[in-house]
Amino acid sequence: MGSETLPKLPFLDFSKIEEDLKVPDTTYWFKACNDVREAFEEYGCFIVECNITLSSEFRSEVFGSLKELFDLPTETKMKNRYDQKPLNGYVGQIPKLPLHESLGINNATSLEATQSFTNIMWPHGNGSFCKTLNTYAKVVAELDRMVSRMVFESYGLEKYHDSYMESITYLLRVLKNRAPKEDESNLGFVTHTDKSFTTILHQNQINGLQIDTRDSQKIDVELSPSSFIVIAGDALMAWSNDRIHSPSHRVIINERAIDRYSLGLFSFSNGIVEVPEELVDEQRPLKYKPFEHLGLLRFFRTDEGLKSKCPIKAYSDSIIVPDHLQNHFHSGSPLDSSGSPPDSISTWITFNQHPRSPPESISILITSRVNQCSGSSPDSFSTHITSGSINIPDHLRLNQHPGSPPRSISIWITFGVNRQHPRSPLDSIIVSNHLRACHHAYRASFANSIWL
Ligand SMILES: O=C(O)CCC(=O)C(=O)O
Ligand SMILES: [Fe+2]
Repeated sequence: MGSETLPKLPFLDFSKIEEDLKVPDTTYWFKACNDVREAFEEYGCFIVECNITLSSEFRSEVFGSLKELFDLPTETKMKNRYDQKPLNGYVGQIPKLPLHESLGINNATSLEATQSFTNIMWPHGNGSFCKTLNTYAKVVAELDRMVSRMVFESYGLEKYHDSYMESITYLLRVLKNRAPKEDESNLGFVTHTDKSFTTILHQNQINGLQIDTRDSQKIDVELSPSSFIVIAGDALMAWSNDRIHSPSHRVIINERAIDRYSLGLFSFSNGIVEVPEELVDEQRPLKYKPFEHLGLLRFFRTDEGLKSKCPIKAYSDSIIVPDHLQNHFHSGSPLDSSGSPPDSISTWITFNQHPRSPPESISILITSRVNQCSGSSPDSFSTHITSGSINIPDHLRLNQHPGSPPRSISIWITFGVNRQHPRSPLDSIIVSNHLRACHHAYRASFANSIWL
């Protein structure tokens, strides 16, 4: 019987690059850009060795801090929550996943944010934990900045990299998989794809991560103490218009004596993710409508999101723009009698109030693919987004009218048309209820009313 050899994950060595980071125009840099792109397109990940200073003393401090954190009482760890950002806080005590626990430090590259996480865990303070984790996040974020720059450059899209970086916030998730007991299952973390742009993982000496190849073979990841694995998330796959693969992965713990600790630095955009026009052509038509990155997390928590095989596709496909609005843009703006396009467009949005949590306010975000218009620059992007928050009047809120409660609310919204780009297609109107991020899917589907 011929035994087929398993494919190996790409291994990239960036140690020669670091000194050149500020002037990344060496031959070595170009080769590395190409290697990163090839690895992301073929495997959706790669192992990287680099010079970033994770001395063995610093690694011991990091993993010592993690042990200290996970040794806290469960009630304390459960205080780790970010109500407006689903999937960012404590995960654990799941009967089907008894080995797993994790916590998240949102915006971990900021000292203040790491400090406020630390203060929740240790009300009397824990300066060394805060400093160690914040330093770790900043160091690894530098690696992420370099990787994302390589991706943008390899597609010839470096002009968009600065604005991309401005939109990024890092979530540092710290994970523990305790060693399984004799009779326990060894599943550490279920199969999933990441919802981030990129994820950079590091671990103590215990392996366990398994990555699926495009043809569903499983590769066991072995990391040396100084290496990381960089994984492409769903948002990067969407941004690349499906060139880059976002691989499924899971954690299986075979080590029965030592607990496994790992850290994942996840990059998330604070705004809208959209495919650059340069990555769309006749052979590869647009596969994803622009979407709100945070909205993807909220969608993922809905029944529809949980059931769907590819949540990112389902989420992007569910963004519907009403035809009568679309026409204003696609076929060229209708001109008024003076020959200039209209300054504003209005429409009704109708939504149902969730019976248990009627919203106090909703926010509305209107996006238009300005990057697809000739002459537009990435900087002009934000000027084409109209957003606003609307308070729901008390007398219309569901629980204010126990007698005959209005179940749905309609709002007449008016938004401006940018005169410089009157023909840019309108992509989406995203209606969301940021205060109650966990309840429902919030895309505005104008064919039906939506639930908030
Ligand atoms: O612990 C690991 O190595 C992987 C964790 C992971 O995949 C995740 O948190 O998304
Ligand atoms: Fe993951």
